[in-house]
Amino acid sequence: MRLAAQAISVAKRLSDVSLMLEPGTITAICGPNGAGKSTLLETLAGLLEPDSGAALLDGEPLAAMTPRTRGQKIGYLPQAHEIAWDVPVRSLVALGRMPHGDSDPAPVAASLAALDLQSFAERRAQSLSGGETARVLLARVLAGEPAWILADEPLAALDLAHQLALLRHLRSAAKAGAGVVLVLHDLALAMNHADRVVVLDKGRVAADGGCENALATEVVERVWGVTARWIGEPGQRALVTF
Ligand SMILES: Nc1ncnc2c1ncn2[C@@H]1O[C@H](COP(=O)(O)OP(=O)(O)OP(=O)(O)O)[C@@H](O)[C@H]1O
Repeated sequence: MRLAAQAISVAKRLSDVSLMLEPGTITAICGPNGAGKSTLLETLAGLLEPDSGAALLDGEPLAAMTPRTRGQKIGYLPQAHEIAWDVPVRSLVALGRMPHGDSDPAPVAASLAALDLQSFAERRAQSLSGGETARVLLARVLAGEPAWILADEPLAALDLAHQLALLRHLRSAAKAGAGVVLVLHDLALAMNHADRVVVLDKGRVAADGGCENALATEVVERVWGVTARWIGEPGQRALVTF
């Protein structure tokens, strides 16, 4: 099931963005503040309709699908981590089953386990810390077992151990055939964990490809205006800035 953005322009926030995203892989979207990363993710989730071009899932425009059909196929985690309902964590995570019209306990339990949330299952959702809240909202996305997982800065509030556990989980989801698209500010996480990086700058694609090329120091300097050098081996790189 391929997800594509075809020559998309969105309200002057994105211009001429064309991407074909492959299932079974992790794609990172990187770029400076205001570059259009969240706008692109919302467009790929079918939540923002482009002024020109189209977002397509297996060739079918997302705009032509019902929200329920879209929700069965695409799980979306927005950047703002807010919980409006003070319900138990397990009930909140079970809302991820809504597009399927069931409350199947197996995927709910699996996603609670994947995010290390079993001991929080009966806690009121609004009593959680920022990082715990972020994990609960991601568990809700995973409970829907979507073919595509689109997450805006899913790692930002997580401690190191939970970041790595989540990345391992997303890698196994990708190995099982899911498409994973993550907005990431941490370029080292993108470099070490993504298969492909799309760099946005001022609403346009500035680089797109394998991590070593798309995040080459020349790109980091041109797009972020920062002089930097990658050290370490592929897969274990760190970015040193000057
Ligand atoms: N609802 C909106 N109305 C008007 N402009 C908007 C709206 N949402 C975002 N923008 C603008 O569109 C541009 C892209 O925003 P977007 O949130 O996609 O950037 P981003 O790359 O995700 O940024 P950040 O790293 O700061 O989260 C920014 O200049 C932003 O100010």
